[in-house]
Amino acid sequence: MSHSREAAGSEPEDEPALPINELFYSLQGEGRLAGVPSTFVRTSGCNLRCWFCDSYHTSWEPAGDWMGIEEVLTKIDGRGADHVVITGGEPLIHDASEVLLTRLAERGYHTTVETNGTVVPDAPVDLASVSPKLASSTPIPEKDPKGEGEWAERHEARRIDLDALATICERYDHQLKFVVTGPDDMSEITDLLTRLRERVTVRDEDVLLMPEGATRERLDETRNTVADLAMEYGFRYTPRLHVDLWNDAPGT
Ligand SMILES: C[S@@+](CC[C@H](N)C(=O)[O-])C[C@H]1O[C@@H](n2cnc3c(N)ncnc32)[C@H](O)[C@@H]1O
Ligand SMILES: Nc1nc2[nH]cc(C(=O)O)c2c(=O)[nH]1
Ligand code: SF4
Ligand SMILES: [Mg+2]
Repeated sequence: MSHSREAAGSEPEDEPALPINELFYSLQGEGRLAGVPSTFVRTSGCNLRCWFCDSYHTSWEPAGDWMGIEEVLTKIDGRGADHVVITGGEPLIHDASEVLLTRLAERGYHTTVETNGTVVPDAPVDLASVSPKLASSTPIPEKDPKGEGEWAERHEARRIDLDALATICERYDHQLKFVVTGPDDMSEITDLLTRLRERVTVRDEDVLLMPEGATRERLDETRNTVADLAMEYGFRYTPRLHVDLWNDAPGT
């Protein structure tokens, strides 16, 4: 697989494996299931580079260790939660995420996949938690956390794949969770929904506005504006409970 450089050690050849950045137990902080105790599996590596990415060590500087699927399952079983959240980075760039999802379904877990919506999974998923990336996420030179905008063009070209989004919404119970930086993001959201709704049903209650902010300090600046926008447009607001509770601590 082409992502082996993104994790320490080498990819095992004898069983499906994932580059794991962290595996932890927390409360689901975002979306329809906010507040539900869940085990999180965070894979490393992403096909996008949002300037605001709150998981820098899965995207801008991917880090993690390869772990066989059996070992991941053992760790998940050990946590004792019914709900499992597969996230990243972008978990669906790894074929082994599909193996993990299949095995989790066989064991009776409820699975949520946190995805940017550019890759269609071929596996059982209970909730596709899709966060399509808006123009305001693009790492232009002034916002690039690492370089001087080297990723802007690739990010811009990849961030919306309407076919992939429509297929995910058609196949899976879904929520569309937009990261909102301010009122200027809204026309892009409504335009995207118009195009998507020509192909598939997306209910307003499954459209969520989430304030941009990896820290409490930043959320203090964004959350009320985003709450007002949710009321104005009739979409749902989602908090970032984990940031309210634990700020930007790893493993939360
Ligand atoms: C780190 S991403 C991993 C999953 C996938 N790559 C994606 O973007 O959906 C997990 C969630 O955090 C959101 N996110 C990342 N950085 C954020 C920030 N600074 N403020 C608000 N949400 C953020 C993403 O939009 C996504 O919903
Ligand atoms: N508590 C908590 N809830 C989350 N929901 C989605 C997360 C993610 O990073 O995908 C996340 C996370 O990182 N922590
Ligand atoms: S798509 Fe997700 S993981 Fe990738 S850079 Fe954006 S927020 Fe981070
Ligand atoms: Mg997170």
